Amino acid sequence: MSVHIGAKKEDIADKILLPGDPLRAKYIAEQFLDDVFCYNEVRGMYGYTGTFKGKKISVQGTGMGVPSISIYANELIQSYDVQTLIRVGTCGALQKDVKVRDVILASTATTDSQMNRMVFGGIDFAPTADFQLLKNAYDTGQEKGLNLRVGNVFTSDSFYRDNAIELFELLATYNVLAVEMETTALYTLAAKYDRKALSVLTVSDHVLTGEETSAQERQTTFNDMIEVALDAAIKQ
Ligand SMILES: O=P(O)(O)O[C@H]1O[C@H](CO)[C@@H](O)[C@H]1O
Ligand SMILES: O=c1cc[nH]c(=O)[nH]1
Repeated sequence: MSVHIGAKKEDIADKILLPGDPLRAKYIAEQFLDDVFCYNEVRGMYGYTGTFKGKKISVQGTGMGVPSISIYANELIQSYDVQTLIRVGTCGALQKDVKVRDVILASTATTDSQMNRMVFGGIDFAPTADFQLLKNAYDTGQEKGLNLRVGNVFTSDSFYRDNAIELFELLATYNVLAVEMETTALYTLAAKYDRKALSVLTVSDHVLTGEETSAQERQTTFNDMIEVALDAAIKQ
């Protein structure tokens, strides 16, 4: 057991999917995995282990934001020795040609989080995805005929902010594709502990145009993202 995860060490696979929403973890476990059991209910942050195409894999909710995913990633790495961590999240598009329902592979993450500044002092560390995982996910997306985008995302400490449009337009100028709230922390911790990490993100809304997906459309697109992430994980 760790502080926030009530599992035995052998209960968690060395490959894990990390949705922000614990109910997305439940959905993934029930819809995509075989021989599933729930290993964590602490704080309602569900965690499950099962098999996908015969390979053992886990899925764990992380909550929202850098502090929350940092707790789960730290414990999964240090207490459970997880090697491959793939975030399966939602994001808001910042570019006109990034559409709702698109799936984004985050190659890196820009951030306003103070976490890395506290660690690195005056240096701005550049968090990056694991190349092989990114390639696996991209290849899977191509095979499925998906409109995958690869690039920089903005990991924000705020979902609501006063100067949102000005900041988002500036970031869009610098070719940042989308905004979400966790990737920089996941990639930085993976670098620290020599683990493999990737964020696969579904565009749930467009922050500049206000376009949104319907509940049914989100479900279908989530399935594309989940299949890409599961296939990338087991190709490792
Ligand atoms: O859908 P998830 O994975 O939670 O990701 C996005 O949704 C939450 C905000 O609504 C933030 O966690 C953001 O990163
Ligand atoms: O606009 C959005 C959508 C999803 N997640 C975010 O953090 N922002």
